[in-house]
Amino acid sequence: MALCSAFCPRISTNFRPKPFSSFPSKPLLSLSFKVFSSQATDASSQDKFSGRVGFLGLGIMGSPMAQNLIKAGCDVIVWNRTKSKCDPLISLGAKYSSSPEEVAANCDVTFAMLADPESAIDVACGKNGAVSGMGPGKGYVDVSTVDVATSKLINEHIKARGALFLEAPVSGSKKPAEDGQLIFLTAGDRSLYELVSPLLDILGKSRFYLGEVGNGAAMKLVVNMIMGSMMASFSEGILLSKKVGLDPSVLVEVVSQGAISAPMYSLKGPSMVKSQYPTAFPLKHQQKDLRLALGLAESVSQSTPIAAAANELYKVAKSYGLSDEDFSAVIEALKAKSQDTA
Ligand SMILES: NC(=O)C1=CN([C@@H]2O[C@H](COP(=O)(O)OP(=O)(O)OC[C@H]3O[C@@H](n4cnc5c(N)ncnc54)[C@H](OP(=O)(O)O)[C@@H]3O)[C@@H](O)[C@H]2O)C=CC1
Ligand SMILES: O=CC(=O)O
Repeated sequence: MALCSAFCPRISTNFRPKPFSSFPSKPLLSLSFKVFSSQATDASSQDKFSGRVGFLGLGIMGSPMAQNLIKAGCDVIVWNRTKSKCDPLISLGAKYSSSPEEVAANCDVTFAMLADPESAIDVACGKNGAVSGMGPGKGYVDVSTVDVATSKLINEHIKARGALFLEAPVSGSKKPAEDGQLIFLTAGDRSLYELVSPLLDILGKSRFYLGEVGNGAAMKLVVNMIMGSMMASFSEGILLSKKVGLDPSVLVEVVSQGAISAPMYSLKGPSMVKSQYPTAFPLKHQQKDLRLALGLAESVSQSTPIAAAANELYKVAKSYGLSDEDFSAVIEALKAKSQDTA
């Protein structure tokens, strides 16, 4: 089986990193650390990550993730294309560097949470990109949602500098990011995975190690392909219920009590009924993920007609200016469609 899965449930709720002042400045891989043990139950028997952490990309997801690292006592250096987004984190104690290269040069491990394949490649491999600041003893953890080819490309560039690479896209949205409840889908250098596990456990509730680079990206795309189709189908149901004279709020309640119940429906349904779409997961990113998932399916000649239809709907929603709304705004594309054909 290509995807060798080792599920490691969250075991650390009481991880206490060293205070800022005691962080050593020597390279990460020469720091002593114990491998995070699934048997460990108390703080004394758990690993502590005591290196300096870089964070590139402070959008909806990156900001709360960096914030949680700072609040846990990590020594964090941030960078974002739009510098003003660094300010709240600097107020919390983060340091700032003026380029991804500088962050990577000054940190033991650098995380990146970027919009899409293009920005992930640019921030890693472009001019003054993180790759230029990497070297032996350092690690790069890309938590953005990208395709397999992008992840492999970044891996190659990082490896060429003698550093380690882990892809670690996340399942879970704005609130799970704020609450440290993300699910990490990791693949790549196992030693880096083990080293940063205490950090992943600050940020998330569980982590999967899936083997070679590309498997994490592929898993994330499959999950989000399902999610995008579910949301499109839910939208059709809400509109159909309304059109036949039912109360869509009651539909949301009925769905929440049955076998097709999903937290996503209970979370988004009530606001969708009110035509409100406060952004947690931008619609443009969901369409990007469907596009990339369709590419993944194409690469293995897998038929995905439901995802293809859903992708078309998100494209329509984008053409109506809904890119930055929450992905649940895809329902508006159906409303517009029914008006167009009325
Ligand atoms: N929101 C969610 O619920 C989830 C999102 N994801 C994935 O996480 C990633 C980030 O999502 P999210 O935080 O919501 O997205 P946002 O759109 O809020 O943030 C995107 C980040 O990428 C940066 N960026 C975009 N283009 C470039 C570029 N050309 N060069 C440098 N930086 C760039 C932005 O910088 P700037 O501030 O300057 O625009 C910003 O920091 C995406 O891959 C998404 O699919 C995964 C799980 C959940
Ligand atoms: O990628 C989005 C998510 O909610 O997970």
